Amino acid sequence: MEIQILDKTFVPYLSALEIDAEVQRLAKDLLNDYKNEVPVFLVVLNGAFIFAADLMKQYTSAAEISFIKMASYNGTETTGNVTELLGLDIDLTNKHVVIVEDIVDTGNTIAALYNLVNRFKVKSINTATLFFKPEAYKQTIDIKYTGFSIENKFIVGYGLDYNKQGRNLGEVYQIK
Ligand SMILES: O=P(O)(O)OC[C@H]1O[C@H](OP(=O)(O)OP(=O)(O)O)[C@H](O)[C@@H]1O
Ligand code: HPA
Repeated sequence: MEIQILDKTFVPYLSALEIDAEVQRLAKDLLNDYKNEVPVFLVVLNGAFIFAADLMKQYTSAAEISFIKMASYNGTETTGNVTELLGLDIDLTNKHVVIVEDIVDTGNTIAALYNLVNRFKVKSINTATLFFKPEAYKQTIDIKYTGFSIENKFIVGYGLDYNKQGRNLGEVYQIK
């Protein structure tokens, strides 16, 4: 069923079951790749909060979890200007870092995050994102753990917002 958020209409895109299956797959890949390490999962607020919670519950091995808050979107448009609203509170030196994002779109946010993380001498840095928009992506950074590669249309739900609303939807909707 279509839903209305503020001035926009959205149509159902991915069910809670489809999302859950993809989160499970990502958790398995991460568990396999980091089995001999204690990675730091750096969760990018706000959008990644639901994905990160579900992913971390299924990452059943030793890990550190920290949060950072970045923002660049106004409505459905990127401002191109990524700002750090809540800074890093841990030392990442010698750590294996996994950035946890809800979506990689233009890649502006992920590029800013790599600059920030690379201020430390980290052992490795990778990204786990639930959604990736290949047609919108403008960076060269490899996104190793990608859930759904999706078309270049705005989505909401499961943490993702339209003008601050819609984050609490359990399914994902696409703009009509
Ligand atoms: O690849 P990009 O074009 O940079 O877009 C991706 C970023 O945009 C969203 O964050 P937003 O700035 O909307 O903040 P929010 O997470 O608080 O919603 C999303 O959570 C990503 O962090
Ligand atoms: O499609 C999107 N939806 C919500 N937030 C976003 N931030 C980047 N792309 C998106």
